[in-house]
Amino acid sequence: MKIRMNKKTLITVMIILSLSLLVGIAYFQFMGKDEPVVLHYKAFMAQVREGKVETVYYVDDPKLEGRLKGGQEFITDNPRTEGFKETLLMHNVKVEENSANSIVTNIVGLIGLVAVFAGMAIFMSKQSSRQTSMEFNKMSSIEAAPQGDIKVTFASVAGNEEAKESIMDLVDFLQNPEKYVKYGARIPRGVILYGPPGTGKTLLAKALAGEAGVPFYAVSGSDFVQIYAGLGAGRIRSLFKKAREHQKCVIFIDEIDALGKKRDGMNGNDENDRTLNALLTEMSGFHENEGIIVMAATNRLDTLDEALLRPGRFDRQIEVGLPDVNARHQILKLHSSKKPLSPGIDLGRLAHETVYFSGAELESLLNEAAILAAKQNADQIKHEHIDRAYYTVIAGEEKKDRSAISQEDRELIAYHEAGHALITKMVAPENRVTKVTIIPSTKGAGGFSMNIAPDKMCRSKREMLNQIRISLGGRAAEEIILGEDNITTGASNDIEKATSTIIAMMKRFGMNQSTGLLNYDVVYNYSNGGVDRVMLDECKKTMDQLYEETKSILSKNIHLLEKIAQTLLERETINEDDLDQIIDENLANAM
Ligand SMILES: Nc1ncnc2c1ncn2[C@@H]1O[C@H](COP(=O)(O)OP(=O)(O)OP(=O)(O)O)[C@@H](O)[C@H]1O
Ligand SMILES: [Zn+2]
Repeated sequence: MKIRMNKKTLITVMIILSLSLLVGIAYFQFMGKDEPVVLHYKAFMAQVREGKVETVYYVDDPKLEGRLKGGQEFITDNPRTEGFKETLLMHNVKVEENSANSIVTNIVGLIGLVAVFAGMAIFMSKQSSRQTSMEFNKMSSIEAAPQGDIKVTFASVAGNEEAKESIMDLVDFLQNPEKYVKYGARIPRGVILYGPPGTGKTLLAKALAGEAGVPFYAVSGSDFVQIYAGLGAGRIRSLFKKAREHQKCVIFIDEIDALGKKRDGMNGNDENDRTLNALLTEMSGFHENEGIIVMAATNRLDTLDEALLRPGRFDRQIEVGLPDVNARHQILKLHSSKKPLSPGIDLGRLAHETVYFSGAELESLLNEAAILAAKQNADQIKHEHIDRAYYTVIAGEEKKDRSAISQEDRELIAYHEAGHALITKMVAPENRVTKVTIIPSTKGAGGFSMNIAPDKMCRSKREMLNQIRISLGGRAAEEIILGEDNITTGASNDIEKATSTIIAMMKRFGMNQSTGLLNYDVVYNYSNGGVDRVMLDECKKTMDQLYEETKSILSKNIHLLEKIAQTLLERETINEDDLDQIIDENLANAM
């Protein structure tokens, strides 16, 4: 029998055949293997250590892809640390640098898909083609739908008092922008929350929307990092367009560093720049009284492009630090309120035992404990569950030095910070010491003592000398308590600050008799050096003298130094009132 086909049917059959082929290829590209699983970085590192990771496609993107030994593909966060590749290699992981797999095959797959879609659009009837194009649109603009009705309020955030206070102001801005406009005040547009992971930055942003009763749009900087040119900028524009439809709202951009990394020319990425520029343009395009606040979060403020931090952009920066013992207690209380805890569990004590835990880790501690209790069908969450959960949380941690901070180091830091604080109170009572803490700051210092000099146009010589004494207070306390041989590197920043002050006093301000009323930058310009030695000797002499004075002040008040340090070890953070109280009580006792 002869099959008769006319031209039209032939073309149709050909098209169907080639389409099925393309669909087939696309199918194997995307579905043939399992969907990649998203591994959290901690879980990923655990797999590496256990030798379960076969290959990692090493790229300079925020996300990394790879394959486990069983063939399962995964995606994880790229730490972009220096020794990362070596760590992988040491654990017998195959590291492929060009990521031929991920990018090229994705492009091939994508072209295939686009061809399929295009073919289908031509081929198929009108209504089905409309549907495909809808799918297509969805693919290219995955932006945040507003999360209406945010239930998170400040009551859901424990600790973080300072951050909460700053954000409280913003609630009023959002609720009554007219009020501020009436006074000609510029409403803040952008706020950056910065601090270690898991300290509640997302939570605080949600609380702002929740308290103000406005919609909350959340996106992540890493969502914008992609290979399709121009899409990132487009997404930003449509995000803001949508946001503007509401009179007031909060836009939250997590991991802003993925977009707004410092541009150093070397590893500039046009696509990122375009997205970042779109963001900056949108932000400067707000009207004064538009009640839109853009909040962004980052773990590292210092890696951000300065363009982001200029006035009118993200000009408010709020630190969200690790919780101190009090805050930890509150966070534990909050997250255990709906869990059947055995009455034998003392959360106050647990707070003491969880130094350097973030809020997220505390939450996970209680959650792990609850899971263990449930597995055993125990009637309550008991000590042994918490104990075991404690090790799960700690062991799951990357080895940060934090859990390794010894009691010895804590004591050292406590005396060092107590030294700064006490000297401030003794020599410059007009300064405010708002906070003294032995919790490490995000900038890598062991602890810090916040010391704010009154705001003045000009500084006197006495004030500058006092500032140097305050800087030297940390090292002086170390030497008095531990002896000269046990002083540490912890004072390096302090010494740097003291040195630049003293040099400025001589070089620019004419505040030293021997070096006189000369500006030494000008002198050096004319004389090609030659006076260095005099300057150096004079600096050293003054510094030595100030250091001796500082030590003598601390030695005379050593009982106060002890008391402040002990209180710090106990409470980790003290504020000005606590400090004043300690000093008043002990001075009274001494009399
Ligand atoms: N101060 C806190 N009070 C109560 N819960 C907290 C606090 N900090 C963190 N948590 C808990 O940890 C979880 C994670 O916090 P969140 O996502 O806000 O941290 P983050 O700072 O945004 O972290 P990342 O930098 O990793 O994005 C919260 O959902 C909450 O359960
Ligand atoms: Zn110091």
